[in-house]
Amino acid sequence: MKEPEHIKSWVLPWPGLLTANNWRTSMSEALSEMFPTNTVVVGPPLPPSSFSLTLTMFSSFLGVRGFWIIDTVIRPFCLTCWYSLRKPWKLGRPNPGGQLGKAVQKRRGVEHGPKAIRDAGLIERLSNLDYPVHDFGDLSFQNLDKDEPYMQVPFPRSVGRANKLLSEAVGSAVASGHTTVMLGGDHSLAIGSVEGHARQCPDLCLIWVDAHADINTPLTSPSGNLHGQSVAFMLKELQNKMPELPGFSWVKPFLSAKDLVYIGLRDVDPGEYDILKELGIQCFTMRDIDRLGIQRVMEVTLDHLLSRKQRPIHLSFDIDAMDPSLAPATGTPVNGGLTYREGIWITEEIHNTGLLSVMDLVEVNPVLGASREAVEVTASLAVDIIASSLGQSRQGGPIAQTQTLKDDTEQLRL
Ligand SMILES: NC(=[NH2+])NCCC[C@H](N)C(=O)O
Repeated sequence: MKEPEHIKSWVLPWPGLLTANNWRTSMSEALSEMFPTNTVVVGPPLPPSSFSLTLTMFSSFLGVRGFWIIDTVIRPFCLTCWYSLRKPWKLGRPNPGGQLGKAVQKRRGVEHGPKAIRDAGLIERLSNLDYPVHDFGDLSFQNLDKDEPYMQVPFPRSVGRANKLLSEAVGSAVASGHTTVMLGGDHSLAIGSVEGHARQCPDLCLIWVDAHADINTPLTSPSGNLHGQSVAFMLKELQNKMPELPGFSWVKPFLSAKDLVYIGLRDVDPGEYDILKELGIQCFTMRDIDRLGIQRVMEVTLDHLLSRKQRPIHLSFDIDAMDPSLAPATGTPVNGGLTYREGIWITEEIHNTGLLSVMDLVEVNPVLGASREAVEVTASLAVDIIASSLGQSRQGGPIAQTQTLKDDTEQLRL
C-alpha cells in the first residue's frame, strides 16, 4: 500500500518521531495518544482490500501517521467487515496462504509459518509487554501462471512481486511510526522487508541471525533457491555481480557491506565464502561464538554497527540459526546451532539498544516437523525470540545496560 507523498514528507525516517507543526501533526498526535500502536505484526498475506485503500485515503486526508493508526481507530467497528473481506480476496489460485513457500523452495509448507507462530500465542505474549499490538493479517501472494525459471532460479517473477508487495507494506508501517514484525515465509522475504524499511530509514543497519549467509548470487547458488540469495539483492558492492532477474527490477541495492553483521553461521557455500571475504563483512560463525562467547559477540556487533552513530536496526532472524534440537520444524536445519540462552541473549541485547525498528522471523515450516510437538516447540521458540526482541526480559523488568567484563568482575568481588 503506497503512502501518499505528502504524508511521508512530515514523518521523519525514524520510528515514532514526527515533525512539522501543522494541524495534521497535532491531530495525528492526539489520535496516536489515544490509540498508540507500536508493534505491527505483518505476515504474509495482508488483505489487499479496497477497505484498506479507503482507510489509506481517509487517513491521508486527516494526516494521521499512515493508515495503520486510523485503522486502529476504525477497526474495532469493522472487525467482521475486515475479516469477511478477507475470504473473497483469495487471489489467483485457491490457496489463501499465498504460495511463496512453493515458489521459492522445493520443500513446501513454509507459507504456514505465520499461522503456527500466531497459534503459539504471539499476540497474547506481546500484549503482555505493554505494547498495543496490531496484527495486520496476511499478505496475499499470487503465483503467476507464466513464470519460467531464470537460469536455475525457480519462479523469479512471483517471488519478486511478493517481495514488492511486502516492501510496500513494511514501508507503510515504518513510515507510520510502528515497530514492525514480519513473519515468514522463507528468508527470501527479507528482500522486501529490508528494502521497504530502508526506503524509510536509508541509514539502517542489518543484523542477520542465521545458519546460512544467504548471500549467493544466482550465479553462485548451488540450489537456485532465492531464500539463499536475499542479501545479494541488497548489497551495493554486489551490484555488478547480479544478473537482471525478472521480477526484481524494482530492487536497487541499498546496503553497504559495512552495515551488515552475521551471527550464527555454520553452513556457508564456497561462493558465499568468497563474497564474505572479499567484502570484509563482519561475521560471527558458531565457531566464533564458541571462542568469544555470545556476550562479546554482541558487544562487537553493536559497536561495529552503532559506534559511529545511533541508527535503526533491522533484525532478520532465521529460526534455523537455533540448534535443530530446539527448532526442528524448518527447511534447512544445520547441527551445532545457537542454544536457547544464546538466542535470547542476542535479542535482549538488540532490544536494549532501543533501536530495533523492524524484525523478520522466518523459516518456521510446520509441514517439516516430524511431529506435532516438533512444530509446537519451533513455533513457541519463535514467539520467545520475538517477545525477547521486543522487551520481554528474564528478570521481570528493564535490563540495565550490559556491564563490561571488568564491571562484572568487580561486582563479583563486591
Ligand atoms: N534461508 C535459508 N534457509 N537458506 C538456506 C540456503 C541454503 C544454501 N546455501 C542455498 O543457497 O541454497
